[in-house]
Formats: sequence, structure tokens, C-alpha cells
Amino acid sequence: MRLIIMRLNSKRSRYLAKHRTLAWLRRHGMPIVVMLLTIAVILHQGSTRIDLWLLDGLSELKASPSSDDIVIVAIDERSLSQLGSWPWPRELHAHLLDRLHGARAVALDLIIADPSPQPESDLELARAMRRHGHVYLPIVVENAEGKPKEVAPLPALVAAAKGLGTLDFERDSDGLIRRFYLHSGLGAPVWPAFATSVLGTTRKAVPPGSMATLDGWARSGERQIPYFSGKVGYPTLSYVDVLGSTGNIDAIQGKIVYVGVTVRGMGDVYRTPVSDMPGVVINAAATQGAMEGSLIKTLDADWLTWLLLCPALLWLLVHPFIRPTSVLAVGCGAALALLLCSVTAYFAFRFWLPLASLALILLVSVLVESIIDQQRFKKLALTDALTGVGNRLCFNESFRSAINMPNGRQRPIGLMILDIDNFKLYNDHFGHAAGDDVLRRVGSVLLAACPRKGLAARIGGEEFAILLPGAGKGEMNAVAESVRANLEALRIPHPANGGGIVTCSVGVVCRAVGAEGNQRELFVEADEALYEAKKNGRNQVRVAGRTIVPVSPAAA
Ligand SMILES: Nc1nc2c(ncn2[C@@H]2O[C@H](COP(=O)(O)OP(=O)(O)OP(=O)(O)O)[C@@H](O)[C@H]2O)c(=O)[nH]1
Repeated sequence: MRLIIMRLNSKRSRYLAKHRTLAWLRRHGMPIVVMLLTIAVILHQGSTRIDLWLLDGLSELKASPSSDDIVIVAIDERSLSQLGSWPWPRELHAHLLDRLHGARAVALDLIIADPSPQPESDLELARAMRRHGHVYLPIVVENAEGKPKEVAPLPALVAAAKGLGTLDFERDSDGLIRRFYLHSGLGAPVWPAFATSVLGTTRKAVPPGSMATLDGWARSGERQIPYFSGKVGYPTLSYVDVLGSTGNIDAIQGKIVYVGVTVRGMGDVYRTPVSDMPGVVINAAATQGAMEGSLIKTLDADWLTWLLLCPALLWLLVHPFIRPTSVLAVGCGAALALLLCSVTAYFAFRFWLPLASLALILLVSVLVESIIDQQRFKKLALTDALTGVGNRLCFNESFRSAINMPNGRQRPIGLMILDIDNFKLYNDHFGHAAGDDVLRRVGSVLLAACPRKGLAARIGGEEFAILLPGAGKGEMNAVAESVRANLEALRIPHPANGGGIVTCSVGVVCRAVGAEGNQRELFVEADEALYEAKKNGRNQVRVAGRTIVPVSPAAA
């Protein structure tokens, strides 16, 4: 006896543990999914496609036209066809610089790191740079066997340059260039960006070699480039035209002049949210942003982690206190608030907060949660809370849809109605709570015996039914008899019933019905059969019109 109680206790605690786990998962499952997805977004450095998509949309809204203060001198197809293939003798660049004397600054967007075969031409270029006085050169970072390596211009050019700056743009996950760094360098971010160095507002460039060279490329001051609107772009002169000009060139007077390659085949054209752009134009856009104060600031990695983690954590903490019916509204409100934060920070403070993916995760999670809840509520509305079988509403709906065949077609329907014998006496003897236990066990017997295509339901106080669409008479009768026999086999003590145990009587009807099939008729037939079973001594199955199972020996 003790062993049985222990087994029952362990079964019960397993059942409770399972249900506690399910309830916990229902309460916290979706917020945990939100948290896990947020961590994935953090690992993605907050630049998922949805964030980039929002960023591009905002940039487009905020974009201003290209500045007239910047002019591009393009090494274009025409210049190449007239001046010969690349690289050109460096005296040509020296001559070009002499034509650009009216320019406020010249950004020579070319990497001149190797000495030319004629050393005199390098010196000629250095002299031209000195004559001009406002020529800026780029430093690039190269990957040398897995380690970053600074590639600076020739020392004679470095000495002649007004300033140096790094070309340090970052490709986003979609391969587009949107951001650059105000400072970067090997070991420490000591160099200004090339795009901002030409404004002369950043600190003076340090000659290469004078800084500590630690492993690793260091960066600071990440900024998003606000690309200009429209397709016009910066005023552009062909390199060969500038070289061939005599006298002052009006277009460059007092302007910042970028000299760079615009020919696609020379590997200096990149994808941007606006269009494919030569590197020189991307630099010019970054310079314009710095000039107009419209560069968009971003958060560094630590702040970004907190920015994304905090709302997800808050949702995890607050979620259990939100009523299930309000989760959808609160979640949608929170997602909208996150988006508004992003938009406001962008327009009011020129700050990019990548919160769009988190907003989307939240939105999808509350939608999924509300769909799951709806399904659960629907299931609860159709389930009998005491026994776990279908309730009367579920039975009526299944009955109606099983009977209503299209085009007057007919199909067999099996229906059995079960009533516990002398149940009132059981309640009177053992109490209502014990009666409830019996009802629960009858429910389990029905669920075990009911085929998958059928429905087991509690249709009244101690009245149950099994509906079996498409069942033949043999199958239906077998199901009915197995329910009766299985309940009898449980041998639940019931001193006031025949045989001293709980038994049931069952009425069965099985026949073909069509569109005109009458639910009530079928039900009355089964009920009459049940009544016959009761009248005939209980604990038996009675088929409408005839008895198929003799009175059980237990009831005899
Ligand atoms: N414990 C419990 N009893 C219920 C529930 N619903 C109905 N009953 C009881 O079921 C009993 C049904 O009694 P009767 O309709 O007189 O039928 P019976 O005693 O089973 O007699 P026969 O059907 O003729 O064998 C009543 O005492 C109801 O109170 C319920 O949810 N829980």
C-alpha cells in the first residue's frame, strides 16, 4: 500500500513539475527568446539589415545637396586615353598641383608609397606640394600576413605635405560603405581621417615611425557619412583638362579639391547606399559632413551592448506583470517607442541608435505570443476543465461539422453516450471530491479508447460521449465495449453499485447520415439505447435497436 502511495506521489510530483515548467515557459519563454535574439543582434554589432535599412531611410530624409565647396579633379577615362596608362610620371601630378594654386586645399587621393624609377620626379612632386602649401596625402592600412601595416607616402612627400590622414572606411554586413573613423592608426588612433585632415581642423599629422607600433589597428570616433541627396554630385573636372588649362581655373578658386581615380576598372569604386561611388567621392562626402557638422555619431561597442541589452532585460522583468490580454498592446507600444528613440536621436542629436532590429524582435515576439495565447484560450474554451476531454460546446461543433456533408453525400457516423451507474449513490457515499476523481478517471478511459479521428467529450454532469465520424458499426461497438470493460477493470470501489465497483452503461448508434442528417435524431437514438442499457441492468453496451453485449459478469 505504501509503495502504491509513493508511486502515486512521484507520478503526481512529475505531473506537477511538468505543468510548472510549462506555465513558467508560457510566462517567460518569449521574453527569453527576445533576449537571445538581442544577444545575436549585439554580436552583429547592432548593424543588422533592418537597422541598416532604417539608417539609409533616415539618411535619405536628412540628406542635403552636394556642397559647392568641394571640386573633384577626376582621373577618368578621357585622361587615361590621352595621358597613357596608369601609373603616370609623377611630374604630371606636380604640374597639376601648379594649376590648382587657387584651391583652399588639395586632397591628393593617391597612394604614392614606392619611389618612382626616376627619383627626380618624386622630388619634383614634393617641390610642387611645397609651392602649393595646402596639399594633403593619405595613409592606408594594408594586411601584411594577417597583421595591419601602415602604408605612408614617400618621406619627401610626407615632409612636403600640409597634413596626412588615414583612409579608414568600414564595410557593413551588406558590403556597403557608410562609416569611417575620425582617428585611427597602428597601435593608437593618432592619425586624423584623410577626409577631415583636409579641413585643417584636426591635429597636425605625426610623421610615420614616430609612434609606438603595437600590433593591431586602433580606431576612435566612428561616424556615419550623410551622403548627399540627388544624383548631381560634386562639380567634376577632368584631370587632363586641368593639366592643359592656362591661367586661373575659376571652378577651383577657394575650394577644397579632391584629386582621385573615378574609373571603375582601377579598383577604387565602392558600393554605398546611394550608388556605386569612387573612393574620392566617398571622401568628399565625409569632408562635406565634417564641414557642415552633419556627420552622424555612433555608440562604441560597450554602450551599444547596454543600449540593446537594457530594453530586452526590462522586457524580461516586466513581462510577467503584464496581463496576457495586454501583452500585444504593450509590446507594440514598446517597439514603437524604440523606433521613435532611433528617429529622434538621429534628427535631434545626429546620433545613430540601432534599435530597429530590437523593435522588430519585440513586435514579432508579442505577435507570436498573442497567437499562441489565442490558440490556448480557444483550446481551453473547448476543453472540460475537470476531465481534460472535450466539453459540450466542442462536442456540438464537432457533431455539426461531422454531419454536414457537402452535396448531400452520406457517410457513417458512430456515436456512443456513456453514463456512470448509480453515481449519485457514489457521491452520497464518498463525497463530491471523490466523485470528481471518478469523473477524471472515466475521462482518461475515454481518451485512451477513442481513436485519433474521434472525439471524446463530457456532455453533462456524469454523461460522456464518443463521436466517431466514418466509423463502421463493428469499430464503434468495439470502442464502446472497450470503454465499458476498461472502466470495469479499474475496479473502483462502489459498494452501492452492482458488483461493488464503478461501472457505466453505454448507448450506441451507428449509421450513415447526409446533409439532411439530423443531429438531434442521432442523439435521441443513442440516448434511448442508453436508457435501455440502464433499464436492462446497467454495466452494458446497448446498440440502438438491439443489445450487442450481454450484461457483464461483474454486474450479475
Ligand atoms: N462529483 C460530481 N458529481 C457530479 C458532477 N456532475 C453531476 N454530478 C452528480 O451526478 C449524479 C447523477 O445522478 P443521477 O442523474 O441521479 O444518476 P445516477 O445516480 O448515476 O443513476 P443512474 O444514471 O440511473 O445510474 C448527481 O448526484 C450529480 O450531483 C460533477 O461534476 N462532480
